[in-house]
This record gives sequence, structure tokens and C-alpha cells, in this order.
Amino acid sequence: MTRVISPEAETGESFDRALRPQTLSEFVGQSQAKGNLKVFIDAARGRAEALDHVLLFGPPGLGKTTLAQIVSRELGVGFRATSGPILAKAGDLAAILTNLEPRDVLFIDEIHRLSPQVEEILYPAMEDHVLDLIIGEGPSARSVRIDLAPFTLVGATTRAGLLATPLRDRFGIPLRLEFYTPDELTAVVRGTARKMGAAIDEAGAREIASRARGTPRIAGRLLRRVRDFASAEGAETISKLVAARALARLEVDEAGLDSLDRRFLKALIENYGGGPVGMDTLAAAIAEARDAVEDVIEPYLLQQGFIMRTPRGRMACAKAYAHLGLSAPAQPSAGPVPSDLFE
Ligand SMILES: Nc1ncnc2c1ncn2[C@@H]1O[C@H](COP(=O)(O)OP(=O)(O)OP(=O)(O)O)[C@@H](O)[C@H]1O
Ligand SMILES: [Mg+2]
Repeated sequence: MTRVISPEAETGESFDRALRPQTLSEFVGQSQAKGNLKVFIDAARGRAEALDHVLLFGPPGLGKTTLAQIVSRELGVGFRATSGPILAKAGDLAAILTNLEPRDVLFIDEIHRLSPQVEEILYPAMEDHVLDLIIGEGPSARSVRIDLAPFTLVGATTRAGLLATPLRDRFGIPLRLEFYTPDELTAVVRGTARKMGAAIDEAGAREIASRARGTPRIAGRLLRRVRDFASAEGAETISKLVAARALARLEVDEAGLDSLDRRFLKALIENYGGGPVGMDTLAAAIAEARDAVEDVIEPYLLQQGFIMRTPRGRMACAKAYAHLGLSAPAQPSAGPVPSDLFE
């Protein structure tokens, strides 16, 4: 899926490393997660102990990787990063663990994609700071136990639900990241523009923020594209008008939805009478992978009340009909169901 408003990272976005917030106080929003982290970081630093293991979960592009780096910086310790799919064998993780300095942060992205063999050696490492390895094969095989430096595992996942319970239980500090409010995203846009050296006024920043699906990564990406349009136009400052014009050309509408979101809603309403319909069916209807739809398209549409989940599948809400300029059926075919049934 290549979309301007895809919350997933694109290759070539590495230059934005310099734009990432470096400290907790520079990190906009997520006040609950940030507040808790600050308390635990201060306490760990005060006792010169490793911070308890942290699990960051939430939709892509909300700042999980950024926060993980900030944690190590605030603790004043080293940072090692890897990811679930990269760690194929137990030995891959063992090599990383044995090289950690005391109190280092080990960041494992996409931690829901660890192989069972790797998970198995991770448990004692997290709990008791030891590594249980089998050396050799057959009758001569023996197990050795290696002591590790105390370390902090920071795991990140878009799908906390896919984490094995024993793994999830070993994180003392689970933190859920939420979509950002328009005010918070406006601050993100202004901060990023300042670092990029792009001139933007408050209304221009707000225009971009309001269409960025509550996601800083999308806000940053929209800002870069809008800035290109602005310089092509010869505009010195990104104003509301300049931003709105550029965003229209990028096919991002006022709600921050792009053509893929609209295709999803249209399929739901026009092909399936507004639902309820299963996610597999819907994903197939728009020719996208179910995982991608669940990770990238659905969370924001749910959060904004365009769609809802019911035991029998996804349903379109009145807001979706209104957004597409369609009239909603008088009688919905199933009532809403409290969302906590699905947590
Ligand atoms: N609170 C914030 N303030 C300013 N910029 C932010 C904030 N959170 C994230 N960003 C920016 O948004 C981009 C995406 O952040 P990040 O890579 O940390 O997201 P992520 O949650 O790890 O995404 P993924 O699930 O795809 O790995 C980065 O460029 C980062 O600089
Ligand atoms: Mg990340």
C-alpha cells in the first residue's frame, strides 16, 4: 500500500531521524504514558537500577520507536534495537543479550512476531537475567546457564492481542499509545516544520494536523508534501489555503481519509448494505491484505465512529454514509455493541 497517509514507515524516511523528538518533554501528547514513564524512569535512575520492562502498543506511526529511544536517553544508558522477524534463531537473541551493558535498553520492534524458540530464551532473560543455552547435540548436549547484565526490554507492537500471555505478563510497564488530538498534532507539525526550516502559520499547521488521522508520522509526511507544493507555487509561508489546496491534490479529504479509506467504506456500504460483514470478505473486496486493513485502515475509522464492530462483523455508521454523501438506512440491521466486548 503506498498512500500519502499510510501510517507505516516508508524506506527513505530515515532522514526524519533528525526530526524525532529527543526528550520526554519534547515529545508531544500521550500525556498518560509520558507521565507514568517519567515517574518510573526517575525512580530507576535514582536507585541506579534497570527500568522494568516496557511494552508499547498502539497503531503504527504514533511514536513507539521514538519513545523507546527517548527512554534510553532519559535513563542515560545504551540503546540496542532489533525486531521480531529479524531474530530467527535463539542464538541471534543470545548474541545480543550477552553483549548488553548493565541497565541498557534493548528495543524489540514487532515483538508479536518472535519465533517460539526465541521467546523461550527471552522469558528467563527478562525474569531472572539469565540465559539457558543448550550446547552441542545428541547425547553430548548439555545446558549451560549464563548470567546477563540487568537490562530493560522495550517491546513494541501494533497488536498487543497477538502477544502470548506469558510474554505480555513479563512487562511491568504496559503503555497504550492513543491517537493524537488535533491540538497535539498541530504542535507536532509546528515543531517538525521548525526543525525542517519550513515557514508555516498556525492555521496552516492546523489544516495539516486535522487531516493527519491522529498520527504524527502522517502529519510529518503531509507536511513534507505540502511544503513541496508550496515551493512549487512560490508560496513563502504554508497558510491554511496553501495547505488545503495541496492536500486536495493529494486526495486527502477533510476527515483525513484517502481513496483507500473511502474505497473501504464504499465497499462496506454498497456491496454489503452497510454490514455486518466479516473482515476477510471486506479486505478481499478492496484487494488488500487483512492484516494491513486491520492495522492501518480500521483503527482510525473505528475511533472516529465511521464504522463499528459487532459480533457478526463490521458495520457502517451514519457518519460513513454522510461522509460519502449517501443516505443512511432508517433502521440499522443490528444495534451497536459495547466495544469492550472485543478488547
Ligand atoms: N509525540 C511526537 N512528537 C513529535 N513527533 C512524533 C511524535 N511521535 C512520533 N513522532 C514522529 O512520527 C514518526 C513516527 O514515529 P515512530 O517511528 O516512533 O512510530 P512507531 O509507533 O514506532 O511506528 P511503527 O508502528 O510503524 O513502528 C517519526 O518521524 C517521529 O519523529
Ligand atoms: Mg516503530
